[in-house]
Order: sequence, then structure tokens, then C-alpha cells
Amino acid sequence: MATDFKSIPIIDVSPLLAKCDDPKMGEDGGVIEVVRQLNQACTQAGFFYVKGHGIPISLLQEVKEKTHKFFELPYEEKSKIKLNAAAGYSAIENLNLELMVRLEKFWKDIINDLSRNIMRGIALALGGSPYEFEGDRAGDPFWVVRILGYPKKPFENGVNDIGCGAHTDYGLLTLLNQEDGINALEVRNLSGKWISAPPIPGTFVCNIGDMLKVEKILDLVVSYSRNQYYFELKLKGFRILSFDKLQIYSNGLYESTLHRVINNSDRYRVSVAYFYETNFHTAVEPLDICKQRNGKVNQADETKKVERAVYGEHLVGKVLTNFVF
Ligand SMILES: O=C(O)CCC(=O)C(=O)O
Ligand SMILES: [Fe+2]
Repeated sequence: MATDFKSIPIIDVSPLLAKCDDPKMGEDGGVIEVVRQLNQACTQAGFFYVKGHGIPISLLQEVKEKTHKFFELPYEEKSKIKLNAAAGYSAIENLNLELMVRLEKFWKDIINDLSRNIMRGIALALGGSPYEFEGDRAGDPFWVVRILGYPKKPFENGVNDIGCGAHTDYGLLTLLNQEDGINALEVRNLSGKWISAPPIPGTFVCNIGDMLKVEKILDLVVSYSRNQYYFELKLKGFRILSFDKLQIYSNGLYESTLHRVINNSDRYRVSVAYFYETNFHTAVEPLDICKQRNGKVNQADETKKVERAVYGEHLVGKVLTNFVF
């Protein structure tokens, strides 16, 4: 969060999507405008809504309905897929297969493409070719779908300690399909004010992750597993974790932004987050174009601001320290 933004911009990405397979897309007037807006959003807030993405609202709705059904299952059922250290990254089978299949299809067929195309716009916004985040960097993206459930009031012990603590996301880009009609997601601006990111039906809330800029990570518990989802969110207060200095693609031009979730409503809230990440073993370093634009002091290399990181190590480190098993 590089500025004192007061709201989160809405970006119609349809002109970008219309040209996303054209290597000369960067010359198109419509694309140039989307790229300008992406650059502004990533520079100022690190968050933006995406509309014009072409995904039917009915599909977004269906995924949330199935998510509600999952969380309505008895605790014993959900416990069958509870995370433990051994199963940390394995897909979990059997339970609620219908939801899994649906989410996997949804992701593979649709969200991956959308994320890649938004990343093409971000690559252009950083001054590179549209394909900076493909090939060895994110041509084989590690992806995670996380389904989240936030109990309604009143809370168990009368204290509102259930939610999602302030954190930044780990990877490149997150697309969030949030419950309509409940304001719960908040994003922190430069002066520390929490700005509401209310649901806007039919849109995704997107945010850039640590691989574009990592500075400091405050994180908390959520459930996690490789390639798919799960589990009821149980967050118990805030916990400050390590400060990470990672070398990141934008070399500090963009920042991942702290956000949190507090469900103070009297409805159970679900959300489905799609994390679009780099290749698992990719060593993340600033793009040359970003070093040229934002070269700053570092004894080893004056153009670098932060240190190199291997995405998978960053992720595993975060999951092992941030999640309750
Ligand atoms: O549920 C939400 O609205 C956001 C969840 C989130 O930030 C995350 O899972 O990283
Ligand atoms: Fe997040």
C-alpha cells in the first residue's frame, strides 16, 4: 500500500482480454487504457476489482453456494480433510467430490486463463513484454483454491476473534470471489487506515502478492492445501510473524497490501480465493525492466532492492509457520 487510497478501483479488463493473444496487444488503445489503470491500481492500492472478465455471474454464484454446502456439513465430515503436517500439500480426496471437481474445472478452464491474461496486462504495466510472467517464471503456475467460511455472530465466546488476520498474499495474483451483501474484507492504506473492499456482484477483487513485492508479512491461520482448498477458518487473534525481504519481480515498484477479514454480520460468509502463483521452484528476482526503472542501493547489485527468493520455499515457510495443523 504505497498511498493513502480511499477506495479500490474497478477495472474493466474486457479490452485486454479481447487482445490477449495478440503479441502486439500493447499497441492497442483499449489495452493501453487497461494497462494504465492496472499500473495505477498496483502502484497505489495493490488491490483492484475486475469486471468484464467474461465469467458468468451464475458460475461465481454456484461456486459460493457449493462452498456454503461444504461448510454446512457436520464437523466430523469436515474433519476428515482437516490439514495436518503430513498432508500439508496433498490434494484431499473423497469428501465433497462434487465441489472439488467443480472447483478444479472452474480453475483450470477459466480462472487460470483469466489470471494469466491479467498478468499480461501487469507485465505491460511494468514496462515489459506481455509474456514476462510466463515460461520459467509462471508458465506452469502453482495455483491454490481456498474456500473460506466465516461464522456469523454471535461468536462462540462473545469475542470477535474469528476472521482472517492482517496479511499479504504469497504469490503473484489473487482473485477473490466474495459473498454478496456482506462487507467484511478490509485493505490497509499507507497511513494504516482500513479501507473497506465491499463485494461488488459479478466482480473479482484482485490483489498482487509477495512475488511482486514483499516487505513484511503479518499472517494468520487459514486452511491450505496444494491445488485445492479446505477447511473451516479458525483464526485466533493476530500473530506477527517474520519480516521477509524478498527479491521480487517489480523491484519495489508494486507492493503487496495488508488485508484482513472481519465478519460482523449475522450471516455466515463464504469466499473463494484463487491464488495464481509462479512456478513452484522459480527463483524470483526483479525483472530487468524493473531494475532499470527502480534501481536502488544494494551492496551486491545497485539495481536490486531486495533479496532473491524461491517461491516454493517462501510458500512452504509461510504455510508451516502460519497454519494450525
Ligand atoms: O475471505 C476473504 O475475503 C479474503 C481471504 C484472504 O485474504 C486470503 O485467503 O488470503
Ligand atoms: Fe489474502
